[in-house]
Amino acid sequence: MIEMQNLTFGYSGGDPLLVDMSLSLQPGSFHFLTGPSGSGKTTFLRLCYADLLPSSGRMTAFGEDVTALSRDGIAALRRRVGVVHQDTQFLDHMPVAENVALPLIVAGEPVEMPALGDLLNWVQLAPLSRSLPPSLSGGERQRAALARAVVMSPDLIIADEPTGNLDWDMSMRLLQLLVELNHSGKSVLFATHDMHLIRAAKQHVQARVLRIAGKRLQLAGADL
Ligand SMILES: Nc1ncnc2c1ncn2[C@@H]1O[C@H](COP(=O)(O)OP(=O)(O)OP(=O)(O)O)[C@@H](O)[C@H]1O
Repeated sequence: MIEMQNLTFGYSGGDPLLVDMSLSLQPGSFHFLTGPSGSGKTTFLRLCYADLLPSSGRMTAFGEDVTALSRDGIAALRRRVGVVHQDTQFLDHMPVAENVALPLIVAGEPVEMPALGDLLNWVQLAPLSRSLPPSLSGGERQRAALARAVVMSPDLIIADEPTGNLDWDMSMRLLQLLVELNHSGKSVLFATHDMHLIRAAKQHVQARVLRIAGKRLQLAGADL
């Protein structure tokens, strides 16, 4: 679904931050993305959903060359990729349920109440569906962000350090939700520093580990 060949990226004409990256992200796969702080994980994820475009090299997303996408093409791509951002942002004056449904509302699609209720149940936020985002805990915010990321039924879910501020139990709960999504056929790309989490995940899902080191993307061996 995402194919990169010899991709290089640098911010606004500066020195390349990421060089010569090649990757084939298959449907139904689960990848962790790791690497030191500042190595370019968020940048790499932004390239994957065409929020940034490569400086050179070739990249296709769902068979389309990302550098040739029209505005509508980019919008269509974004609908197929659900993103959980590092810093979850919500509209604080809107209840959780409306925040989760927002991508549907923005896209002019109907909000089916039973489906939205099921989604909130799945992330165990149904009792808080009328609460306002500032009253949520860190784990509840991340679960709401995950629900919002999957409300459009994307094929690929990208999560950027979603467990960064969570304790172990809450991290495992979020991981379990991503594993369930993967078992239902979705591809998952999950950036994290947490090697304990990666080790724990490997008992539940067949995951590969991508690592950014020295500006390059490596597919790590099975010993991680
Ligand atoms: N919009 C931008 N313009 C210029 N430089 C940027 C921009 N965004 C990020 N950078 C720089 O690119 C480098 C990589 O940043 P990025 O956020 O991708 O790393 P990261 O691996 O996700 O880091 P962390 O683990 O700390 O979140 C950093 O040096 C950062 O300062």
